[in-house]
Amino acid sequence: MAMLEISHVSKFFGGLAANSDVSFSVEAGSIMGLIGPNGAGKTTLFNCITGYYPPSRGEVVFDGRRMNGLQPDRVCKLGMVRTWQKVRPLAKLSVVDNVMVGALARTSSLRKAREMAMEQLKVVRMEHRAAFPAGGLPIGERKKLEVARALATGPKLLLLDEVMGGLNPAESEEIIQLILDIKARGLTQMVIEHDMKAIMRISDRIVVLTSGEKLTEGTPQEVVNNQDVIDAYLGESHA
Ligand SMILES: Nc1ncnc2c1ncn2[C@@H]1O[C@H](COP(=O)(O)OP(=O)(O)OP(=O)(O)O)[C@@H](O)[C@H]1O
Repeated sequence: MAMLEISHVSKFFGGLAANSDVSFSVEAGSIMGLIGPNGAGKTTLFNCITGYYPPSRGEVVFDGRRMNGLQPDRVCKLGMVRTWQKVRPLAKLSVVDNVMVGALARTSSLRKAREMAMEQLKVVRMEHRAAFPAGGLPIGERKKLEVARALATGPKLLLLDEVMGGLNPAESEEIIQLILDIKARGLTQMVIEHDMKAIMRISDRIVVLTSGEKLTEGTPQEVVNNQDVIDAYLGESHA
């Protein structure tokens, strides 16, 4: 069953088509990788899916429900949440308080929100950091905090925007394991990532965007052997 169906989505900024007639679906419980060169429209598509931008054309259907026109907080309550490439935790608040902000999308009880936040800090292996001020965390832990905050909203579909960006190999490996753990818990995920080796390892399928359009879609093996992808994407990143 498709958890997410994107049909003919376009997003225009003035004369620029940041997304142009993009269609694909994401199966429940799977990981869909989203790749493409800088400026290909990946982040814009995440924004169209999660309500930060209304698509100019096309339709986003999540869990059988049309999402066009819904605001991000409503989308989040319905079970779809994204992380941000540039992580900006509430610096003066503790780590657990930051995660509670996510949990408060599900409950108005502070006690319950704290419990839910601690649960997600365990998932990202940061419970020992609960009382630490979020502003003092190194980048690797900021990224995990961002994932914990998103998980605390209780999503069915989690969209991760370059969660490995700026991390060292050991930190990236930890995130890969975390994404696979999240999959094992039954969540559906969409992942934007520039690291091809990582995206190949975690994705069930991959969509490739270039200049706002879908270039191709397939299994990691199909995508990596596709000559158009090699020319448009791998060619650039290995130049
Ligand atoms: N709010 C906006 N207003 C105008 N143009 C925008 C806006 N957001 C994105 N764009 C443009 O849309 C195009 C797609 O940008 P987008 O950030 O979605 O690409 P991306 O694939 O996520 O890139 P990157 O890999 O560098 O993060 C770019 O040309 C960008 O300059």
